[in-house]
Amino acid sequence: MPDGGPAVEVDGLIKRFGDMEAVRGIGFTVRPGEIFGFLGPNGAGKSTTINMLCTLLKPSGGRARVAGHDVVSERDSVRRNIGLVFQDPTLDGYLSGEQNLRFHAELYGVPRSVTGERIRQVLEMVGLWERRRDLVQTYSGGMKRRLEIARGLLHSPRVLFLDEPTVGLDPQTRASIWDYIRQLKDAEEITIFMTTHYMDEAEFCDRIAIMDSGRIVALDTPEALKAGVGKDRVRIQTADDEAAITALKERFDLDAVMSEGVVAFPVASGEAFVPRLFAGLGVPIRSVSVSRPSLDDVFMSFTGSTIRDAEAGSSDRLRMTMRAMRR
Ligand SMILES: Nc1ncnc2c1ncn2[C@@H]1O[C@H](COP(=O)(O)OP(=O)(O)OP(=O)(O)O)[C@@H](O)[C@H]1O
Repeated sequence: MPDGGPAVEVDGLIKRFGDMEAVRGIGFTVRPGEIFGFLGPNGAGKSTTINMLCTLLKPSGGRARVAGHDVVSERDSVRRNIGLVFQDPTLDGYLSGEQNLRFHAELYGVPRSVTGERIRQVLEMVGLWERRRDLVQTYSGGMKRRLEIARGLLHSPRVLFLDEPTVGLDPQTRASIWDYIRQLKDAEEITIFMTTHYMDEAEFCDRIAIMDSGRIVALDTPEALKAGVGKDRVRIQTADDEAAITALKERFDLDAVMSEGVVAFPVASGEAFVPRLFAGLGVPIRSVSVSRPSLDDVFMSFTGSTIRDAEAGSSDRLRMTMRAMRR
C-alpha cells in the first residue's frame, strides 16, 4: 500500500444478483491501522461487500482498492496483501494446528526460511503454541477461530478481513477473541476490516459503517454516532400496547414502535418526561425504563427497527443457527 494511502477505498460499489441489488452504490475509505466495522442485520449486504473487497466476487459496478490495488484489475496484488477469516470454517480437522498453518504458508508462498518462526509468532499471539501438535478436531470452537485468525495473519497481510469473527461463540470466548484482535492491531500494524451484527462488538471498532438493505446509512466513530442520536430511549410495558402507541402519537406527538416486546420511543430528556407520561398517557403503564442512546438506538434512528427485529423472521436466522451448530 502506498505510504499514507488508504487501506481500503470504495467508490460507488454495486453488486447485483439477477434483479436483486445486494449492494447499492456504497462509498467509504478506511485508514491504515483502523479497526473498521461493518454493522447490519443478516442480509444487509455486508458479506457481499467483503467478498468484493477480497476479490472473491466481481463488482457489478463502481470501484474498490485494497492496500492500494484495484480489486478487479490487480486481483493477485490484492490477494497477496490481505488475510481472510470467514464465517464458515475451512480448517482441516485431521491435521494439527501447526500442519494447517504450514499448508497455508506453502499456498501463499511464505519463504521456507521464515515459515517456522512466523508460525510460532502467530500461534503465540493467539495462545495456541502449546496446542500446536494436537489435531484441530480436538479444538474448541473458540480455539478453531483463533487458529483461523492466526492463519489469516501468517503471510503478514496489510489488511485483515474478518467476516463475523465471533458468530456462534459463547460470550466469554467472544470476549477473548476481541482481546486477540486488539492485541493484534498493536503488534502487527495491520488494518482490520470486520463485519458484525453484535452491537457490543461494534463498540470496539474505531469507526463503524451501518449497513441496511445494501446501503451505508451512517458512518462514524461509535461515540459520534451515539451523540448524533441526541435523544434518550424510553421503553414501556403497558396494559394495551396498541392503545399506548396511538396515545403517544396523539397526546405527545411521539413515534413509538413495538421493539422486542415493549413499546419503545426516543425522546429528549427521558427522565424528565416520565412523570408527564404517567400523567397523560391514559393507558396503564406496568414498567418503564429510560436509557442513553446505544448503537442499537443509532441503528433504530437510521433504519426504523432494532437490529434484532430486522433479523427476526429472516430465513438467514436458520442459516446462522445451522452454522453455529456445525461448530
Ligand atoms: N450468491 C448470491 N446469489 C443471490 N443472492 C445473494 C447471493 N449472495 C447474497 N445474496 C443476497 O444478497 C443479500 C445480501 O447478502 P449478504 O450475505 O451480503 O448479507 P449480510 O449482511 O452479509 O448478511 P449475513 O450476515 O447473513 O451474511 C441477501 O438478500 C442475500 O440473500
